[in-house]
Amino acid sequence: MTATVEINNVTKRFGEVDAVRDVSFALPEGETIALIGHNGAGKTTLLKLMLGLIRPSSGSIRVLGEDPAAGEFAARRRLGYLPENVSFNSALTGRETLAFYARLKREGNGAPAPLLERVGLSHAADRRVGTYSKGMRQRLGLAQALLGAPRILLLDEPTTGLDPALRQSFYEIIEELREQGATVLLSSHALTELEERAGRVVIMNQGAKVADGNLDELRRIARLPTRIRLKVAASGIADVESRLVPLGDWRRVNGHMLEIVAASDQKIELLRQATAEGGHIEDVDVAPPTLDELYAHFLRSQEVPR
Ligand SMILES: Nc1ncnc2c1ncn2[C@@H]1O[C@H](COP(=O)(O)OP(=O)(O)OP(=O)(O)O)[C@@H](O)[C@H]1O
Repeated sequence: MTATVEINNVTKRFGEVDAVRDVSFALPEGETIALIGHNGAGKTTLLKLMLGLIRPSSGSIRVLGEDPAAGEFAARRRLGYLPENVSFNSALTGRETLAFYARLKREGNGAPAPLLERVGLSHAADRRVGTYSKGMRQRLGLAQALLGAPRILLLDEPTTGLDPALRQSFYEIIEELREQGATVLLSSHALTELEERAGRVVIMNQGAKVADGNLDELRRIARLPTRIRLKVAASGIADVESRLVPLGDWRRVNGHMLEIVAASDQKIELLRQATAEGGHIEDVDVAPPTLDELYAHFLRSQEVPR
């Protein structure tokens, strides 16, 4: 694994506040990582540290092998950043805005057109940004972050203001970049949509990292139960219940539905018992703990699995 970002024992203090407290992690190439946490957890501070906009109070950071807070941070051109609140000069057109950022990144004049096309803004390229909807401004922000084929994308709440169709095309663009080897770090509160998209999740709480791993790892560590719903023929529900009685936690949802709450190492045995000499089970729905539930668990327990 080649790490594009390495954060070692980093603390960032603002006066009395430890915005980030002794945090370490490495981000590899070709991975999408979700950075999640309540308001004030330290997510934006971590992004700013990676961008070199602020310096750590202690600890060290390497981005593409360099110190981002050093005077000559050549790797900056290979970093794409979408801030939480994008604001552009409303008098410029989309094309002019992107041309301005392209010059800052020393990209050629040819850069804006394909990016505007990619984020679906070609039709509005020559309209002033002041006339753009929130979703259009957000897409222009993404186009700006994509300038220069970045090896690292730092995206702060990137899907705010995007409707479901735009969210989908946003994630398709991100996935393409990831497949080409980019590191994509998404800071977000939108846990449900991240669940399917992030290969790895870093959970922050009050400046500290409280969990770090892929969903399967976090589920294993959290040991939260899986919910199994069985649709049972009405004539067989009593029989299935009698088989479940010795096995643990279950409840009847309605006349033809039972819900079993199973520890992850128990679920296969429970299913086997419930469906033995079957005929009664018409459907099975297995719901492992969601990212929402894992997040709540780690905030409560403050475990550090890595
Ligand atoms: N420049 C600053 N001066 C003083 N305190 C700061 C500064 N920047 C951040 N903080 C404090 O550091 C803590 C972490 O803030 P940060 O913006 O990193 O959180 P966040 O996780 O990004 O929150 P949100 O989800 O609200 O964006 C907060 O308590 C915040 O008030």
